[in-house]
Amino acid sequence: MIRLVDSEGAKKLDEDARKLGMPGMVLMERAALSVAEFIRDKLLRDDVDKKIIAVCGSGNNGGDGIACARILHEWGYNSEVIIVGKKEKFTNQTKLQIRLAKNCGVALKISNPVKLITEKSEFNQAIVIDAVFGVGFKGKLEGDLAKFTEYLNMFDSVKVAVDIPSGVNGSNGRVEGVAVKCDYTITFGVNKLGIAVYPGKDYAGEIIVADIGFPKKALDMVSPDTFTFDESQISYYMPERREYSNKGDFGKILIIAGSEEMCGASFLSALAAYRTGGGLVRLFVPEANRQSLQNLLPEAILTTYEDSTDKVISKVTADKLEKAVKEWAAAIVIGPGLGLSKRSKSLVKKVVDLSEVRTVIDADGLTLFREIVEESEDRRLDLVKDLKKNFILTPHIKELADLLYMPKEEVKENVVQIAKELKSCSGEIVIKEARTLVAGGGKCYINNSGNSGLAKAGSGDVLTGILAALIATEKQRPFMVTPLGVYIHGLAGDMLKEKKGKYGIIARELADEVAEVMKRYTE
Ligand SMILES: NC(=O)C1=CN([C@@H]2O[C@H](COP(=O)(O)OP(=O)(O)OC[C@H]3O[C@@H](n4cnc5c(N)ncnc54)[C@H](OP(=O)(O)O)[C@@H]3O)[C@@H](O)[C@H]2O)[C@@H](O)CC1
Ligand SMILES: [K+]
Repeated sequence: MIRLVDSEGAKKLDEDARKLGMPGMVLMERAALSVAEFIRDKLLRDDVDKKIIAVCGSGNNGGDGIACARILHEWGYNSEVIIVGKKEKFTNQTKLQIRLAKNCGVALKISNPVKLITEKSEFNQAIVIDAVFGVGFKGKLEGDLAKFTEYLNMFDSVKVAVDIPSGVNGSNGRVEGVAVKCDYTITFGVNKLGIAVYPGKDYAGEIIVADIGFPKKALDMVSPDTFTFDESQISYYMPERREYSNKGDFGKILIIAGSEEMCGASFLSALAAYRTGGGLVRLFVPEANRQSLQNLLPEAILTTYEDSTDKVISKVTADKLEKAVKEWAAAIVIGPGLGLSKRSKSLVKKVVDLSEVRTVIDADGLTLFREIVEESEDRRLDLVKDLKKNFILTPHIKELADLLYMPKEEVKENVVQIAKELKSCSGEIVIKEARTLVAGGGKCYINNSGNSGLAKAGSGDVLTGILAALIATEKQRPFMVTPLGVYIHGLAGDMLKEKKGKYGIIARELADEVAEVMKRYTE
């Protein structure tokens, strides 16, 4: 697990470190040193003539930038400092850094940002250290600083952000005005939430988390409820597959999906479940889908029904479904391609009422689930209150907006905050976005894999199959299953992008690629 902090968390970390006796200046010096070392080793090497311009604000982020320029100067590099922050806002540490830099002979000037534009300085040839704002930034970059930032972004000079790119909100990744578009971000101690999600992530470039000597005791106090993980950690969370096992040990997965017009959804979900390691998949589908599914995936067991779409399911169908849900399944998927018919609604209702195993509710299943709750005695769905512990909802933004009775734009704008609020729900919500989030069980996970090639028909169906197979096979660490599934889905997309490019990814191949992910990270 890689923990993520918001701006308040970063400030608390600072306070906790100070309470333990760690002087702020020591942390600042180490922060600056980590940026200077990165620039020296990665960007400069022996190039002592290359111009390095640290653009600094009044706060401690600016102090870091000044110290970094001083360290590079002391090593013999060609660095200078331009302070664009207001004098009256200089922090004590920043004042000390200014004094020290001047005494060490660093070229340092305090300038009006707009004046810099008219001066046509050497930004184009330089390495720019962006130390205007860090986690103390709130709201929007405006006025002269906004104009200057736009000007800076026009140059293709290499830009290195100190802690976070200036103009990005460290807590939610929002850029309300402009922000510095960086190539690298050296962030301190713990990765920041604001650069784990878009659009902030786009401004950060490559992110390096530098150890600047925060005491372990202070780091341990950083809230562990918001996290991500990366490729180096997923082997640890992968389910075990003992040699002396049979197909029943790897879980029986029941997929209730598809309709007469759409049999692909159930196929993709089932294929992904098998590619993830699921032992046995039963598809509960309309009789009309039988022939196609038998040809597409003979490995699946089929249970079919012949009820018409305009009526609730017959007793025969209801009994078959009850048996499969209560006596057979270790994990259930319901919803993909199901359609919004009366028949589908009665299928969803039956599953919602009866299921006691973990159940992934997706796509049409979510719309019908909402209608079912609306028609129930509670009338209005309160996700936090009403979600059964074993339910995993997988909405995209529009579906989540419908579930929460909120405008879509509002949900999109505030998705990180909403995920944090939903973390107290007893089931789990997978919010499918450019950076998918998982909220539930007191935790909020932000996914770090995947690319825009996954925004394609059938991609969500594949995710349901991956999740169901992991649920059915993993008994050791159930709380990590959903984040792991989301990560695997994105990683399969990333590996497929290498082969096909992000335009050409199709869901069938994505499901197949999951096998490659499982192979690579379990052997
Ligand atoms: N955490 C740690 O342990 C360590 C932290 N360190 C470093 O400290 C950084 C945090 O420093 P910080 O708290 O001084 O805040 P910072 O980001 O410099 O900005 C504050 C200034 O911005 C201003 N301002 C805000 N919004 C604005 C707007 N929209 N438009 C215009 N102005 C705006 C604000 O003005 P005010 O709101 O006060 O009016 C104030 O002047 C952190 O990111 C890291 O780099 C390291 O040294 C190592 C240890
Ligand atoms: K910055």
